[in-house]
Amino acid sequence: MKDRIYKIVIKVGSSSIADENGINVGKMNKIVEQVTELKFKRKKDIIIVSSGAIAAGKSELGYRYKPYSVSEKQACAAVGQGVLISKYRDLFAVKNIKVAQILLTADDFSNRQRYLNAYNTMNALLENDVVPIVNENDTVTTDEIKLGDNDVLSAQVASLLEADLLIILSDIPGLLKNLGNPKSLINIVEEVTPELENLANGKSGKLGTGGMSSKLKAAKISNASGIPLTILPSYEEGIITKAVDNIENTKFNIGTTFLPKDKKMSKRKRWIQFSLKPKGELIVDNGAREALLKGKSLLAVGIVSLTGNFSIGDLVIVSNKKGENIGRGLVNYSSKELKEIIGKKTNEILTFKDNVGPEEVIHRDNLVIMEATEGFEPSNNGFADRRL
Ligand SMILES: Nc1ncnc2c1ncn2[C@@H]1O[C@H](COP(=O)(O)OP(=O)(O)O)[C@@H](O)[C@H]1O
Ligand SMILES: N[C@@H](CCC(=O)OP(=O)(O)O)C(=O)O
Repeated sequence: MKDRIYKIVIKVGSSSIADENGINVGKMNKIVEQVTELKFKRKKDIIIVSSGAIAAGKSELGYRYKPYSVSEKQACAAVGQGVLISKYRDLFAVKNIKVAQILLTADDFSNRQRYLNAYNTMNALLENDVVPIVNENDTVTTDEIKLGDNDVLSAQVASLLEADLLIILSDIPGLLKNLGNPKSLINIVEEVTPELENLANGKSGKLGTGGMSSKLKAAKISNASGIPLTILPSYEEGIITKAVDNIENTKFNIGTTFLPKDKKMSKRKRWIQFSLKPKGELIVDNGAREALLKGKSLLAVGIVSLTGNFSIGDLVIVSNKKGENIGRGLVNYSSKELKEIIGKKTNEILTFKDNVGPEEVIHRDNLVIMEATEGFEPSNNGFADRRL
């Protein structure tokens, strides 16, 4: 972990800035005050990932219940996002801070060019002393391109920008062993284990979306990216500034801090692992599995079968016959081409398509092996819904 913290991503959950009546300016102002202090007194770069569009739109449109259908949610988000950003703008303007609205979809992370564009734009905003305020572009997202939750989005943004700290503000003291007992708070987590995942009961609060389980998914991403993640109770006065001071002094006594791995994954491998949606699955034999674990590329000879419909450059999952997930990577062949060469030796493939086929089906630089990092989801033999 870095000694000094320069760049902080702060994720604000719906419950931290809104209530039944929409945006709660008092709650939002508490956050604005602390961000101002971090920026001016402690000289930090701050990026906010803020939820609250649906909660704001819901009250504007007079919904008495949590919107249910996708189109209801999208309508609320379309109305509410404007309200949300204008409230932030007004409160930050009083502090002489400019804000920018950034709306992202999963596509912006999976398309390498757009991913790098988002990186450049956000850096340019930081250089201009602007606070970017990011949210998912709910109005246009369908299941296909949905990131799903702002906890995961905040970890993606922190990873993209190589932040030094990710803070998730919520309506709980942190990760609790027993949800009803604030004294059961866990202060430090070194690794997100299945036992820990069992503590997340799957429910979210009245306004929230992802609950604790999506915060644990975010922890896996930030963990692999070498970034500490701290969950804090937004309702406590001055909690963000206090926590940042403490973390800089390696004190982890406020909220729950997930410590990062010493050895972080490379940016490209993080992009492969966390930003792309698998389009297929390759089943490999034991010899191939051994080779992959030793850091070699995947060759056609070790592939037993495949599923899915993918093109060159798409992400596929690599599993063994038992359905165990070995890793994931970018393929050099389409599924149609690959069907013709699986099980074949390299010299047989080189005659394929007039010698144009590359030797590797997945080059090791484009391959992330499960054993090399932790916190991967186990294979469930259905690649389509297996994504972080
Ligand atoms: N083990 C746990 N410890 C703390 N909170 C938990 C746990 N399991 C589930 N939760 C739920 O997670 C909720 C916070 O997530 P969420 O509702 O998505 O809020 P936010 O809008 O802040 O993201 C809490 O209100 C709580 O009900
Ligand atoms: N994009 C949605 C928020 C989705 C979300 O993750 O909400 P939350 O669990 O409150 O952080 C919105 O602005 O309402």
